[in-house]
Amino acid sequence: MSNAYLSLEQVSIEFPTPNGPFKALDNVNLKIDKGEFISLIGHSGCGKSTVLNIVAGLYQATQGGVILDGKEVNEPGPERAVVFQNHSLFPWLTCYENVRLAIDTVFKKTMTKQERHDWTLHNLELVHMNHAKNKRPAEISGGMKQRIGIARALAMKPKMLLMDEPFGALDALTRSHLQDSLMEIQAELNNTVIMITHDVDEAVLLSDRIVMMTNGPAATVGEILNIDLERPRNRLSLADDATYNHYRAEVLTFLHERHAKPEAA
Ligand SMILES: Nc1ncnc2c1ncn2[C@@H]1O[C@H](COP(=O)(O)OP(=O)(O)OP(=O)(O)O)[C@@H](O)[C@H]1O
Repeated sequence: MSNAYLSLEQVSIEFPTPNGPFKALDNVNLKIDKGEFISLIGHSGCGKSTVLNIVAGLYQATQGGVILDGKEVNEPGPERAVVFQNHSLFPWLTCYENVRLAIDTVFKKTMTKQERHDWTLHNLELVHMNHAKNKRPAEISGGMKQRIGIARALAMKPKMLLMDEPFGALDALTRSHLQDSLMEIQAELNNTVIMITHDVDEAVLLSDRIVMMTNGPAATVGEILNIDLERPRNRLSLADDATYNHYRAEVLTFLHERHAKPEAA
């Protein structure tokens, strides 16, 4: 057995459809070390969310499986926190209550009430959202909602943070602020992360490795690119950095030449 922290082993999945089974993923193999930040990139519909849903335990692989920290993943669990593109906060709860609810669910037996309160405030602080703790989701911006979603996920102290295009719905400026915050948080907490993105710059800026997927059906891991750039990373200085631009070009070439969508080729 492998000793990677997270291991996807020969994962394939078929979905039943009216026209017969549809094989979305075929023989996906991926090993991730503790503390690694991995981006999944690939054309729309190739199967990125399906990979994430299998790791989250929301989908069961038809063949193969997922092992996290020595245990097989068969169902969802708080040790794998998911952040979606469309923030899934409870609209009737305040920001504080949204984070607190997750903490109460996970740590009811192991933390006192005071500790859970302090931990809620700590996580709101981490994403710079203490000022809005008493506001409800409808009263804050999309970027702020995403910050609360991230705080809620981190507050559960998950083994894996799974992010499905977490900044996809945000404007470019808000997006870059959140990317910088995520890098700061990452430097402090060293989470193990899988993030789906369509944004090549985001993938290169944030990742230790970029996993590039082939087109579906029967998609799989095409190539994996190691991003050997020192941290902390600064977007402005990297804009002129030859290595950064080389990585960027590698991903673009994979997506638009080696694995161009048939209709775009
Ligand atoms: N529950 C399901 N039932 C049937 N087919 C599905 C199901 N979930 C996903 N698929 C199919 O599997 C393929 C992969 O879908 P998936 O959502 O994982 O792609 P993706 O790479 O995340 O796409 P996007 O970038 O557009 O979000 C698609 O062809 C999709 O139609």
